[in-house]
Amino acid sequence: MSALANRPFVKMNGLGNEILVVDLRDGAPAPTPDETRAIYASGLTFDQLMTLEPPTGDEDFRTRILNLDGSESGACGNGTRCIALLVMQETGKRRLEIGSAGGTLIATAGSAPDLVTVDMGVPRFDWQSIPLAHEVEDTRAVPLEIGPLHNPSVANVGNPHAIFWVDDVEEHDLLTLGPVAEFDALFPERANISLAHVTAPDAITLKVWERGAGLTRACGTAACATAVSAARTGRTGRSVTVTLPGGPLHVLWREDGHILMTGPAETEFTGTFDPAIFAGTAA
Ligand SMILES: N[C@@H](CCC[C@H](N)C(=O)O)C(=O)O
Repeated sequence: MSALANRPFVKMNGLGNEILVVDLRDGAPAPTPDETRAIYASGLTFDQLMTLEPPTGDEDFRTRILNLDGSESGACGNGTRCIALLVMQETGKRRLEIGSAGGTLIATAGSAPDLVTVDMGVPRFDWQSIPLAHEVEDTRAVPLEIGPLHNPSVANVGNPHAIFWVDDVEEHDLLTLGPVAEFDALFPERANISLAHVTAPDAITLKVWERGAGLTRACGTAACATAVSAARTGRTGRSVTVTLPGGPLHVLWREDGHILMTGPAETEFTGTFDPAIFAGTAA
């Protein structure tokens, strides 16, 4: 029987980005790709499933990020705020160090009870780190055309992002263009695809097609990748409000290179996994 059978979960969201949290700090095994897809197929839907796992060093705990298609990511901004808020509420701590595949993330309680700031680390822009399939001259505008979209900026903020600059995020059909770009041969590990409209030197409107999850109400890492790419290309300053379908996130790209993302997180409901979900899955 799956170790997840009868295990409690917490359903949360960060600006409508749906996060299912599973506490595995007792050392229980993480969901397999098959189990992750089975949970989603059961009707308990989410964009990402995030685990709480035992720390390996000085960190408070570790996390693993699983997209709804079972693939794993190195970073999830909205989900990190969710799990941080959950553990802050449990422990009373106002600062947490969270180990992840993309590095250690520092989460700090914000000025309102639902607000969390996460230090998302330092972005990478070299083509090998995105990663891209081959060298390009300038990662601020790479030679790629997807229908009417062209020359995206690319960045890695723990996961790969391509940002297409547009005049109106509603003008293009991201549902059709997103998966074509996600699977383009330029991106050997696929990519999260954004449409970004810079509306002021400190404001961006953003719509995101997420790798492994599709269209979401918000993507924290896309907001970070877009903000740093906008600043890097002279479109904005280093402090911006990024407005997604689910609401606004504040992103500050500090002079020392670190990205600070601030936004809300909320708990929706709790439950336990029905063992029937896992019948026939490879545990
Ligand atoms: N929703 C997330 C990003 C989740 C991971 C992404 N889909 C990937 O595969 O890299 C966020 O808020 O950052």
